[in-house]
Amino acid sequence: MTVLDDIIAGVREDLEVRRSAVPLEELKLRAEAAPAALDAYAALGGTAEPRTELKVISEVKRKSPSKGELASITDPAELARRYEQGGAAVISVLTEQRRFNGSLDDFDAVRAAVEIPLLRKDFTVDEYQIWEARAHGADLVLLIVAALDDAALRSFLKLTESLGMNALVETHTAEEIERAVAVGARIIGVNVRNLKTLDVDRSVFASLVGNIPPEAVIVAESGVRDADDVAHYAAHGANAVLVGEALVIGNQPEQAIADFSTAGAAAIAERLKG
Ligand SMILES: O=P(O)(O)OC[C@@H](O)[C@@H](O)c1c[nH]c2ccccc12
Repeated sequence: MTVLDDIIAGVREDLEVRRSAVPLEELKLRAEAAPAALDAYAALGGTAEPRTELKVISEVKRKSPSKGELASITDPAELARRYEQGGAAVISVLTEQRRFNGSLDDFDAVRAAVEIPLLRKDFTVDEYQIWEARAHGADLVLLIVAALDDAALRSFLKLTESLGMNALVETHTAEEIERAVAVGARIIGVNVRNLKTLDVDRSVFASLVGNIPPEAVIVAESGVRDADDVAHYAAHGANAVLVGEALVIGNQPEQAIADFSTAGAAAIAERLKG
């Protein structure tokens, strides 16, 4: 059993508890009553021609299976406000409980505090979670290709888009990118952390990015320690980076986001020249 399998088993159990508390029919009513989703594809620069900016997706992340406790984050809304003020394009809120110590309560607190698009970051394995994301005001959901077969990936993406949201479709291999492209993913993430082993290998991004078509927004996920790492991803074609640990362990997230944006834009300018 891989780490991913183990996490998903827990996610399914927790999901059944919520499903018995709030049936899908009730959730659908809540989703219909929620304000319309914001355009995360545009917020990530997808419509810009050329894409000259490096967008930062800033993550509210307390804990992870690879690193254990990262930060207590007693006030996720306050952290999210700092991310927004620092210039984050999107905020990611982990809602997985067992391994990441996240929750939908965290998500709600952040939703009430900021106006930029929000990613409900969880291991999506059931349509219920997509309705739930929308009911809580999410603009984006995470679809991890390694966790889904083609039929599920296709139907989850379709449902997500039919609810006005976007999906960040996460990949880690050339084959997963091919599957993401085949179902029509418009925002494709390359996670340099292998979710089956938790190993981080930053070189994975540069080796795989060439497989992603130019219409897709390309997100480099994980392993950003500093502005140099952002410049590296941007130089190889990232339009956005997803950053958790570096922002939650530092005490100047606004400054870090500004530095990442500047370093990324400079690397993109170089790439567009050459
Ligand atoms: O903390 P980091 O190394 O900056 O990584 C952030 C993000 O990429 C990572 O949290 C992540 C990427 N994909 C995921 C899927 C599930 C849970 C977490 C993740």
